[in-house]
Amino acid sequence: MSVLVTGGAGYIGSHTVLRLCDAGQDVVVLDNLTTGFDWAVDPRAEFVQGDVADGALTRSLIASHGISAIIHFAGSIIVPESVADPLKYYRNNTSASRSLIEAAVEGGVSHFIFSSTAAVYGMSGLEPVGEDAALAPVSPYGRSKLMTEMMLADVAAAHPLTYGVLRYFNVAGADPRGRTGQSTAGATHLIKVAAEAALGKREKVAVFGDDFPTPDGTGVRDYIHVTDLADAHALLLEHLRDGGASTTLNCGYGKGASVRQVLEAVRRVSGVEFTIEQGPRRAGDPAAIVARADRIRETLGWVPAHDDLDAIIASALRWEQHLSQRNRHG
Ligand SMILES: NC(=O)c1ccc[n+]([C@@H]2O[C@H](COP(=O)([O-])OP(=O)(O)OC[C@H]3O[C@@H](n4cnc5c(N)ncnc54)[C@H](O)[C@@H]3O)[C@@H](O)[C@H]2O)c1
Ligand SMILES: O=c1ccn([C@@H]2O[C@H](COP(=O)(O)OP(=O)(O)O[C@H]3O[C@H](CO)[C@@H](O)[C@H](O)[C@H]3O)[C@@H](O)[C@H]2O)c(=O)[nH]1
Repeated sequence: MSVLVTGGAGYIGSHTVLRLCDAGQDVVVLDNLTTGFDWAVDPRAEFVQGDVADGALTRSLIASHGISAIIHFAGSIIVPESVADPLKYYRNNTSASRSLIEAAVEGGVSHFIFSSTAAVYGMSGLEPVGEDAALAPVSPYGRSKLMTEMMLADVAAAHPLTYGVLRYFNVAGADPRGRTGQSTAGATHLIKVAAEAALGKREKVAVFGDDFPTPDGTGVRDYIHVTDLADAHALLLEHLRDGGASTTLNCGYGKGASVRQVLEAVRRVSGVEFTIEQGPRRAGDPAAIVARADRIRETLGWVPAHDDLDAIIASALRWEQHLSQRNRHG
């Protein structure tokens, strides 16, 4: 009944590993530490440093640890980078996932949970987007993830494996108990960037575009607290283990916040008037993307506990302070 968590040393993976270990599960983490940190892995889990594309390694881990389920977070995650270097994304998100899915099938793994993204929807607009909406990703990142979704559906139709695809909207915040958080060096995510500015680690924050068809002209996103997202993974695993059908679920709260609103909230919560500068649009950015979020509640009984932008920001700021202290003390 062990669970293999790929990318468990990363931001969302490390929160989910905590959640699984808190529930007493046996967890094996596989991570190559390109963007993750070994110290972020809960010591109750076993950590293996390696690449998900290494079929010999994943086959041997599945066999030696009796892996019955895989939660696959490992991947490359930056939308504009995928526009500049698409082959990196097709290699690390699509091709590496293919290799892992093959090892799962060969090893008789029963359940597979995959980290997908709201970016599969493309230009959905301000109306909340449901799971059955047209899939038209506008970035190589979104396409690299959609291809993996399609592979999983085909594989599950041909082999005895059930899967869950979770399409995350914009993930932010940190473990309320301060055990882990977003630690990525050179992060590009808005709330992380703004938290760094509030703590004086950056001089300013640029607003990427103010001419989008949104109420204040800046990009609108549906920000979800990482701890609620970790809960969704635990519930989905339970659903699949209880014989539940394969499913694809949006992970968001169903409401949007604009870049301006987020930056104002970070200023208010931190009490720091960091500099905000207007800049041009960034490549690959849709104007708005907000989840229709009823299916996940109905399927999993998921009830978010942290659905509040100020609380998300406060936890991100607390983690950013923790990182500063950590760096000061080596
Ligand atoms: N952060 C978000 O807002 C967001 C939104 C939608 C989807 N996602 C998806 O969630 C997943 C996790 O994202 P995150 O924000 O935690 O990013 P992250 O960069 O913190 O975590 C990714 C982890 O995967 C590891 N990794 C990358 N390639 C690997 C490989 N080939 N083999 C082994 N390990 C590898 C990295 O070292 C890192 O620890 C990704 O698949 C991402 O696409 C994230
Ligand atoms: O310094 C910054 C950083 C971001 N933004 C804007 O803020 C919004 C959010 O951007 P960001 O935090 O970089 O997230 P996204 O580009 O929306 O992508 C995230 O959210 C997607 C789901 O919606 C995931 O698939 C991706 O992995 C994840 O990086 C966008 O409008 C950006 O243009 C700025 O204006 N300035």
